[in-house]
Amino acid sequence: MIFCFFSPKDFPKLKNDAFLRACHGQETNHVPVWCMRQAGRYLPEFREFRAGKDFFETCRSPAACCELTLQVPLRRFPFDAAIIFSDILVIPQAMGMDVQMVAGKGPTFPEPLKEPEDLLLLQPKVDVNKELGYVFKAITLTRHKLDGKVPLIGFTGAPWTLMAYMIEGGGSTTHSKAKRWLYRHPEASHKLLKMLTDVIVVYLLGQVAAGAQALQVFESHAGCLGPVEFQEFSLPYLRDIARKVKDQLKESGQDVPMIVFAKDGHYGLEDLSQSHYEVVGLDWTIDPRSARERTGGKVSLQGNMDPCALYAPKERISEIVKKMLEGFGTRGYIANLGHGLYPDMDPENVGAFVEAVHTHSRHLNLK
Ligand SMILES: Cc1c2[nH]c(c1CCC(=O)O)Cc1[nH]c(c(CCC(=O)O)c1C)Cc1[nH]c(c(CCC(=O)O)c1C)Cc1[nH]c(c(C)c1CCC(=O)O)C2
Repeated sequence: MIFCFFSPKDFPKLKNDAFLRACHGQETNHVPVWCMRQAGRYLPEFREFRAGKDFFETCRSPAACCELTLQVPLRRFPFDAAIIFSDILVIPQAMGMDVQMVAGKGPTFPEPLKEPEDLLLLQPKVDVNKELGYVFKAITLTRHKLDGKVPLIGFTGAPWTLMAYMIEGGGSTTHSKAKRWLYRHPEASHKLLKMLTDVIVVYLLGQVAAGAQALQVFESHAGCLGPVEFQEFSLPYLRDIARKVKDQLKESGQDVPMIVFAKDGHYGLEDLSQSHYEVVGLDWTIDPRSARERTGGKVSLQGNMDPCALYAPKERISEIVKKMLEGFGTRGYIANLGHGLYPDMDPENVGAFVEAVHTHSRHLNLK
């Protein structure tokens, strides 16, 4: 097995640090850009590689994860960062739950959590190295194979988003089963959120030890909470994760930027900008200038073109990108979409998006 020959040290020197500099609010020649779900089904080479293979089997193969991660920034587009191919639902699996990826349906838990007693079925002490060591191996291998071209981002789902999946048993429009817990079983909800937080902290630290150069926390289901529930059931755990990870990293003299992306959590923007994350990711419902005002220069911002704008002709994409860059400014900014790419998107238009970010931002920087 190839990855056995790679250890998490002596990594190749980083050649393009624009993404890391932007995370820290430092000047860059161009605005760095990457896309959520950049390794994905919109690419023919991705579909070909994934064909006939089980999704989570693929996630458990470091060589496969490495290949899928590298397909994008190394071979297709001049992205300024790579994100490791994996999934947020590997954590519920590590805690003892069965999760399958069902074609046409998405992630499915055959036995979701129903009542607070079901928490007893979860592993009380997760051995993260044993259960998720395959992700760490994938990160180490990929960081070596990237050869310093761009930095490698590790990631996790946030506690509320994972809790929602574990109770809903899959995707949902209302999240009413999971929200029922918040209103009916607040104590059990906090217990589960705390269990998840503990695993997530160890998991993120393991990713850094394996070679991740930045970390993104996905609170994809922030939008179904209101401001009050967000304050109680999401924000404290997001803060806890950043603080604990940073405290540990500081002890070993490491500085790894963290990004929080709370989709549709516009009501929480001020709070998120004061939650120990260097970068706040934004979905497309937030106006760039107002996001800058509301976050008061405390953080870098990432986002937020409507993914559907990629259905527009290339010239229109270029105009939309120019406006977005003018709104955010070129400093302390990482261009991205407001959520992941969809499978029917044209790779050529993704290329046009990347090129527009690089070209327009270089121009704006010369002004
Ligand atoms: C909610 C969530 C999941 N997974 C993830 C999130 C958070 C981000 C978000 O809000 O979208 C995170 C994720 N999933 C994947 C990545 C890899 C890195 C990247 O962004 O390129 C990342 C960062 C690969 C993947 N994860 C998945 C795919 C597509 C399935 C495949 O490759 O067969 C990929 C590339 C599957 C997945 N996994 C999940 C869903 C909803 C789906 C789509 C199901 C469907 O549309 O059928 C859970």
